[in-house]
Amino acid sequence: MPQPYVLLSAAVSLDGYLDDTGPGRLLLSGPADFDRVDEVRAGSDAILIGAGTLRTDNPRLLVNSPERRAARLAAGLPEYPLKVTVSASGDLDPEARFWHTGGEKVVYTTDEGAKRLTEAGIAADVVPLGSDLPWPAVLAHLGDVRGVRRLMVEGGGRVHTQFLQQGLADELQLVLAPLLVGEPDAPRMFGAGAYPGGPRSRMRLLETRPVGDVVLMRYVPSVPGTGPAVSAADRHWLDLACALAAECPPSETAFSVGAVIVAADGTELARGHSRQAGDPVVHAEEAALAGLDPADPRLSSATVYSSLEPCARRASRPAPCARLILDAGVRRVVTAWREPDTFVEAADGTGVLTAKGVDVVVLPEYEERAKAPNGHLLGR
Ligand SMILES: NC(=O)C1=CN([C@@H]2O[C@H](COP(=O)(O)OP(=O)(O)OC[C@H]3O[C@@H](n4cnc5c(N)ncnc54)[C@H](OP(=O)(O)O)[C@@H]3O)[C@@H](O)[C@H]2O)C=CC1
Ligand SMILES: Nc1c(N[C@@H]2O[C@H](COP(=O)(O)O)[C@@H](O)[C@H]2O)[nH]c(=O)[nH]c1=O
Repeated sequence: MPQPYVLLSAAVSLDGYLDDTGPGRLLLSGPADFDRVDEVRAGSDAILIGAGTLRTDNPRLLVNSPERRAARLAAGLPEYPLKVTVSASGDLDPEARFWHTGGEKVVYTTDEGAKRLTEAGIAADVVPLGSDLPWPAVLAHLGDVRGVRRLMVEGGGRVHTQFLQQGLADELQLVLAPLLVGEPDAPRMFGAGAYPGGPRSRMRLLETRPVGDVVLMRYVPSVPGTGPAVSAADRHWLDLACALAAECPPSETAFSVGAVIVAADGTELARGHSRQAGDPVVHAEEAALAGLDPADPRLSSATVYSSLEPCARRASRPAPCARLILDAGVRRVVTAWREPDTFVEAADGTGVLTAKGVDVVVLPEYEERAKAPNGHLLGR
């Protein structure tokens, strides 16, 4: 099963705080924004919070709108998304509202934490994951065992920080509220530590939207994974490559393919698609590489995203794309779809690249999207 799409959601003050130090939680969102959050919840399979937020806020984490709950039921979904929390210590109050409202609940914990939670009689599925709690194991369990496709993470700061630092967040929905907390001990949105690509890396802005007196900002991470390790940004860039494939002029004799080249800091260097700019035979990777200076020092640490694996042989031009990629010094390729024998036999561009030590990562969950503009060539 593919990993869930991870959406981080939070409201933050102008000075970067999630809450104040006083009793009770600070409402940073206004009524219109809480309604927007309710809509995002209703569109999620699961909502996750850290144990710190559970202890401090004592939240219910419900879908409050009866219409949205009815729509979920009509769509064959449970009335409420699964509620998820994470606690290494297992030090959670069995009387907290989290356990006694809404639908199903699951708590990921350590072996020690599981003993404590079971003894306390916690009303939830308690899942021990060993001596510590690696997030990839939590996400894999949510995807494989719980069938979660879309996970909304509603804090707090320590949980958000780990998701971003580990390259596991697909999207950040951050609301900026027009107030100042001014308390140095109040919880901050993001903690210290290394973030992918370092401070010079910029996320990609998807949207800004005023919601009452707050502003919603939607960002996606941009920094590619390293070697065979996949980051959430890899999925976004491959998704863009697939979108570019859909823009190709149609052909009966060649595939429609999209490609993007991204530097190690997440900067988009070039993009291309098949038959770009009226060239009837140009390939996507070839078109993208042609837009760059071959001596560009960023190429050696860049990633090429291509909806179809780079070609190993071709009739129309002397050098296949796998060769062009090797010549450019690129060491990492992410693709959605291994090339079928439709136009050339044994079109194993992946083999050509890996034989020279290039990491080729295939993300099969994008295969259908890569094939979509090529249905007429695949007998569909
Ligand atoms: N404005 C907003 O939108 C939001 C604000 N908030 C605010 O944030 C504050 C809480 O944030 P914060 O204190 O950072 O707490 P978190 O909610 O991030 O929870 C941290 C706790 O989660 C558990 N945990 C986190 N990561 C791991 C891991 N990798 N392995 C095991 N356990 C883990 C630990 O629990 P344990 O200690 O049990 O081991 C840890 O103490 C509150 O003041 C709340 O009001 C929260 C959400 C949204
Ligand atoms: N304070 C704050 C948020 N806090 C989040 O909302 C949770 C409580 O939800 P509920 O159980 O429905 O009351 C809380 O635990 C935390 O995750 N969210 C936001 O969008 N904006 C805000 O200003």
